[in-house]
Amino acid sequence: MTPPSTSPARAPFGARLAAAVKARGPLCVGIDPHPALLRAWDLPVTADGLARFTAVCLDALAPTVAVLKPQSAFYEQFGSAGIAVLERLLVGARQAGALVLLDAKRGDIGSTMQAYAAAYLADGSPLAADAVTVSPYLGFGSLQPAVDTALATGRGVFVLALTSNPEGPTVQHARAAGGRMVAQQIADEAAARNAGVRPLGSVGLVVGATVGRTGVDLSQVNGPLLAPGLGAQGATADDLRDVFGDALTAGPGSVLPTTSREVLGAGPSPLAMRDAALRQVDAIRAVMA
Ligand SMILES: O=c1ccn([C@@H]2O[C@H](COP(=O)(O)O)[C@@H](O)[C@H]2O)c(=O)[nH]1
Repeated sequence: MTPPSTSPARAPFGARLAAAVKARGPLCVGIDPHPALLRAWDLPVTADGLARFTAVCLDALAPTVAVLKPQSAFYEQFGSAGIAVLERLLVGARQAGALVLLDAKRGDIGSTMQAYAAAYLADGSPLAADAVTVSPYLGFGSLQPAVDTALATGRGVFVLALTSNPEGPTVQHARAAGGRMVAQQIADEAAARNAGVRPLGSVGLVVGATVGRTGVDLSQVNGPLLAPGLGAQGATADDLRDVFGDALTAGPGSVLPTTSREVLGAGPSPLAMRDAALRQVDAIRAVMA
């Protein structure tokens, strides 16, 4: 079998994200087809229901928002039929001009990471997205194959740093050898890979909108900071000020707030979903001004 190629067919992800946010606003909408949402939309909890849910999300959001973030788990739970729906989402979003960040949180030893990179970040792969979330729990260096493939193909990675869940600090606030917080080490590793890149590097971090003031210095990252936690997890646009400070005004794409249920819960009316997304964009723009 010929492995997917890694030719640099597009501009770097950081530049494409900055342009998308400038054109469409600073919001990523997560597509998380929870079974409860399928039921609320009067859809069956089957691969067919998943396909219909995804089609409505695409229709409502892909022409409007900068980035869509499908949560891989909700597609994987339907097996190959669910993965086929995810593949179609990737094609549909691209056609409508939205970037796709696949939330798969992959992380493994380097040799296996190479295969994940081929799956999610290489040209020609049916599951290739514009960027993918990755976990640094096996050491930041284990992610290098994903970073290399992303940079070679104009794609990006978002590395978990300060996650939005309440359990995150037990690991992420721990002090590593030398006294730096684990999350600070991750931020510094991302900064090293983004150094000097304009307008924005392609190695992003996940920093929850819920985390408050952690003392982690994000000022040198020079890559996009994905901020989950708005809406269902309790954070509001105002919370972004405490978490990100000056990074909020560092330029388009520097902070990318994301929300899923807050927008999806307005469905199944495409108009209502679009309005919910635009309300979020307005609220976020107000704190970034
Ligand atoms: O730290 C993290 C990293 C990822 N997520 C994911 O984002 C969405 C959040 O959904 P909401 O409905 O807006 O709560 C979900 O897919 C998570 O897996 C996160 O929440 N926190």
